[in-house]
Amino acid sequence: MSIPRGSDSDAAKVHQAAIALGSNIGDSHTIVQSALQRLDETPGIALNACSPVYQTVAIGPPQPDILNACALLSTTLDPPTLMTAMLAIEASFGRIRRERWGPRSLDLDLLLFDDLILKQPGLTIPHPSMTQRAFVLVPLLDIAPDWVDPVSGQTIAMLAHQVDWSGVKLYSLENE
Ligand SMILES: Nc1ncnc2c1ncn2[C@@H]1O[C@H](COP(=O)(O)OP(=O)(O)OP(=O)(O)O)[C@@H](O)[C@H]1O
Ligand SMILES: Nc1nc2c(c(=O)[nH]1)N=C(CO)CN2
Repeated sequence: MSIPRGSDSDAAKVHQAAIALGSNIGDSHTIVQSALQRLDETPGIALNACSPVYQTVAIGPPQPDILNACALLSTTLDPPTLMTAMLAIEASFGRIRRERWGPRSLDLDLLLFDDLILKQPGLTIPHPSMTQRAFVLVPLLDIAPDWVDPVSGQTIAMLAHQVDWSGVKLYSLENE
């Protein structure tokens, strides 16, 4: 938890955000857990909930399965500042972008931020592909079934039951 408490008069507004994590290069399970810890240690961000980790068939060029999870944050940061903090954490885990949707050491997507709809260079909220992606909606369903997507007006539970779950299974460390 890294949100400082102040008096009511100087309290910054606390927002709720949902994020997605993905990794399929390196020790992906450790990378996902470490990234969550790094987010929680970031000033202005507190980690409130994490989904289980799922092993998912990669959508995109042929590559190993991806470990995906979602998390809920409280934050006093504004959306661009939160996104910048997330990109810095991605970079610190060695993220290199070579091909679209290619293998990644760590991908962090900002899915939802309160009930905000935002489209600006470098940042679209809600994440534009969120509602079609079982690898996002299945873990998000575990921690935020009642959150309403402000674009479609549908809850995560409703959206999750409209996508194909076949490429998504719970990850077990015992499979390693
Ligand atoms: N809501 C968002 N979450 C994450 N990145 C976003 C978002 N909106 C815009 N972006 C921008 O998109 C870029 C992310 O590109 P990246 O290569 O990670 O795409 P991707 O996550 O692999 O693919 P996709 O965007 O389809 O999930 C970042 O530079 C970021 O500025
Ligand atoms: N299974 C899976 N497929 C993907 C993922 C992802 O996180 N998991 N991310 C993508 C774009 O970043 C494209 N395809």
